[in-house]
Amino acid sequence: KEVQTQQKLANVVILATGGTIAGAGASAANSATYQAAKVGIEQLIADVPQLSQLANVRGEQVMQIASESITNDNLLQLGRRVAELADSKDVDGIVITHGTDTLEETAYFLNLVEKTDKPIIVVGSMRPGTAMSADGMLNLYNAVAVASSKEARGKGVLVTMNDEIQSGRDVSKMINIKTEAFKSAWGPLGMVVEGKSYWFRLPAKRHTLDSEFDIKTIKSLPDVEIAYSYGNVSDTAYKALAQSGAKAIIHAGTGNGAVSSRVVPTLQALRKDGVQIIRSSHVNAGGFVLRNAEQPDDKYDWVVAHDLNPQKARILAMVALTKTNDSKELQRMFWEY
Ligand SMILES: NC(=O)C[C@H](N)C(=O)O
Repeated sequence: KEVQTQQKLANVVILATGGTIAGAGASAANSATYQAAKVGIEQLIADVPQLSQLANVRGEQVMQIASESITNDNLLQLGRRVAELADSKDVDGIVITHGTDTLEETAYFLNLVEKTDKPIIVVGSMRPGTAMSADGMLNLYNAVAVASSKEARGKGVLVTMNDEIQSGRDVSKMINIKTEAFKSAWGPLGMVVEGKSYWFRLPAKRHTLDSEFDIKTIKSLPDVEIAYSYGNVSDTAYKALAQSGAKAIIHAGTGNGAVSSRVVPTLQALRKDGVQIIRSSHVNAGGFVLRNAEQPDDKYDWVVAHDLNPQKARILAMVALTKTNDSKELQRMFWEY
């Protein structure tokens, strides 16, 4: 009977990359003071024995780093491993444990480039496993629950934090000290409670199987940088980034992605030199940048990031630039993804 139950369970691979979910502090009272990326995947799995009731779980340590230090090479390495596993007949779902600082970037990247309808869940925690009320165990349990469910197929890359199922495209780390850190301007897709998922809505943007991007054809990612805007901003950062070789600059603008009058001439000149200028907004609860609102994008040949925050706009710009350097094509991609 036990053998029969085992066969019915989905096969889920957990790819571990580090972060606070693998963090350790000096005492149980250290919820914010600790070292990230210390605990290995075998220990993380052993800490949640209930995982074996959800799926046949095995782990792989892909890297062991705090996510603020993730590089484009790390993204490509992880993306390629995810694709190999997704192609494997004996893998039904993939979970990626990840630091929360750049979790939204990795989740969006995978959402764009993985050609599979198998569930891919990115998960982290806000407190290390050594802390009182650590959130990593439940977040991981929920991730494996969603990864092993048939209903999660074809919904793009997902994030399970704080009992919510979020779209990897929309979700963002909104606060750094609470366990309810991850929010989306457009709301979660569902909830996961006691190992069961409850769905309420679907992603509308192109992703995974419906995406024109494929990790298998991406050799490297171009240099795309972000410049932050504020009162009294100068053009120093924009010029320096272009000089260091940025193919595109994400303008992390105020409000509607507005550009200071001191910066406009520099961005016009950089565009003439071939640098793509992409206007986004750094407002906290979710930006919404429209073409020719605030600035004449048609005239200047700039692109708008629409609702993508600056760090997500960087991800899409890098992936898009592997296919085209045509600003109209880039704008199409920013509407569709
Ligand atoms: N909560 C966390 O995971 C934060 C950590 N700095 C990381 O991103 O790896």
